[in-house]
Amino acid sequence: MTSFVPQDATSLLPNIEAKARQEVNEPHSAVVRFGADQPLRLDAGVALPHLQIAYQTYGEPNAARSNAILVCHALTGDQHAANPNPVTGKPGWWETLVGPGKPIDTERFFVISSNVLGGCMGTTGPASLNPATGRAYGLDMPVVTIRDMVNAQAMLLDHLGIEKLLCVAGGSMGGMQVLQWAASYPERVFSALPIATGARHSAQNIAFHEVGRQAVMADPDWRGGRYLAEGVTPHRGLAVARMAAHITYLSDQALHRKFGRRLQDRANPTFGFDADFQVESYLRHQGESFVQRFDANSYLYVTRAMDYFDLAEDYGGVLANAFAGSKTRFCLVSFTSDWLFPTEDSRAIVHALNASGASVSFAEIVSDKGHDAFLLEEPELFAITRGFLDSAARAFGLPPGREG
Ligand SMILES: CC(=O)SCCNC(=O)CCNC(=O)[C@H](O)C(C)(C)COP(=O)(O)OP(=O)(O)OC[C@H]1O[C@@H](n2cnc3c(N)ncnc32)[C@H](O)[C@@H]1OP(=O)(O)O
Ligand SMILES: N[C@@H](CCO)C(=O)O
Repeated sequence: MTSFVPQDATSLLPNIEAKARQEVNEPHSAVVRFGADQPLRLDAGVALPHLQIAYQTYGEPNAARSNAILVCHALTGDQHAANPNPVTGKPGWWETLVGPGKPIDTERFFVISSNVLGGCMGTTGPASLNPATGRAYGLDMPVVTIRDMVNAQAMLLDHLGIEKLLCVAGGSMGGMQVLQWAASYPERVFSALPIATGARHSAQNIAFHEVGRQAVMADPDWRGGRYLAEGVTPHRGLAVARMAAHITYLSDQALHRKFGRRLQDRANPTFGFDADFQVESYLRHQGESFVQRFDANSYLYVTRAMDYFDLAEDYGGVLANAFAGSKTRFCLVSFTSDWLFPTEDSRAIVHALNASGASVSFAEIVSDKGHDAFLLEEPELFAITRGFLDSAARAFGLPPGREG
């Protein structure tokens, strides 16, 4: 297992790089590099001759390497699913679900988590060094798609000697990757757990992303995407983008429950434009903390990848065709208060899977936490995940788990 080294980025992400360097001795952290002899062909019609993928693993592969689960992160996640994030110091994004004895039990399963193509935590993205110019790619990085991300992950699995995944799981953009895996590599996916996701990005969701991108690009420090070379960062635009996006990850009920109309550290309104309301202060905090961990150009690329996702389009406009003949076992999960990927989106996938004759179960979880409920304490999600994986593992020939 190689040690983690930061990506070949230039100076944009000093915070991220410095923290990543502290991680050199972290077990199960690694990068793999693919050279010009293994180019990644992209949907944009070009090939990436050099590709780096940063990943984490948890647990150990069994002798047959048949206990592997790939977990796919959402928009701004990274490989640190179940270990403290070296940049933020916060728990991994799925520590609720992944770990010893947890629903994705690392005492039983070998769990792989990688930073997506286009990301900024070690996998090749717009802040990476462009070997053709010796400078960061910036907007010279080809636009990437969910399928490109999945194809890069397939190269990682080949590198790790994993022929077939017991399961691929993820929420939101991670769920799109799950669906793409099942469509592109049905023979490599024994079971699939797409959560809070859809088979295509809706017009409303594209619209939200466009607002965020415009906020980034309107920041004078964005400099046409060349801010790295010019030694500045478009923090203000990126923070506004995150503030707007963050609202969509929650729900009206959740914001009401958390903040209502309460004022922030004051008894009366100021009759000015300071953060009078707690919810304003909260959003500002979310924006400010986000820019400490994320690259603005990466934000453009990953949002674009989600926008372009329309699985049916690649299969003659019929979603069921994407899963024709599939032997993969699916379990879909949605949340009642998710207005980014409402339950109808999951139902449409269930209908397509039924039409294609695939094995599918579906659960709609009652929650007021909104879209990002999949990242939070949701006992029903934990129970569904545990039960689905246990049944898949048995069917795949693995010995029973500790409760089996
Ligand atoms: C699948 C993936 O890959 S995801 C990877 C990306 N990670 C994320 O998106 C996680 C970031 N997102 C979040 O944290 C989302 O808010 C959620 C919905 C997932 C988490 O929700 P919760 O755990 O309930 O956290 P909550 O929304 O209350 O936010 C807590 C933060 O707000 C801050 N906060 C709360 N109230 C206020 C306030 N009035 N003023 C300022 N800050 C406030 C807290 O101090 C805390 O800050 P910290 O995170 O820096 O410690
Ligand atoms: N909050 C998620 C996006 C929506 O699930 C993230 O930042 O990755």
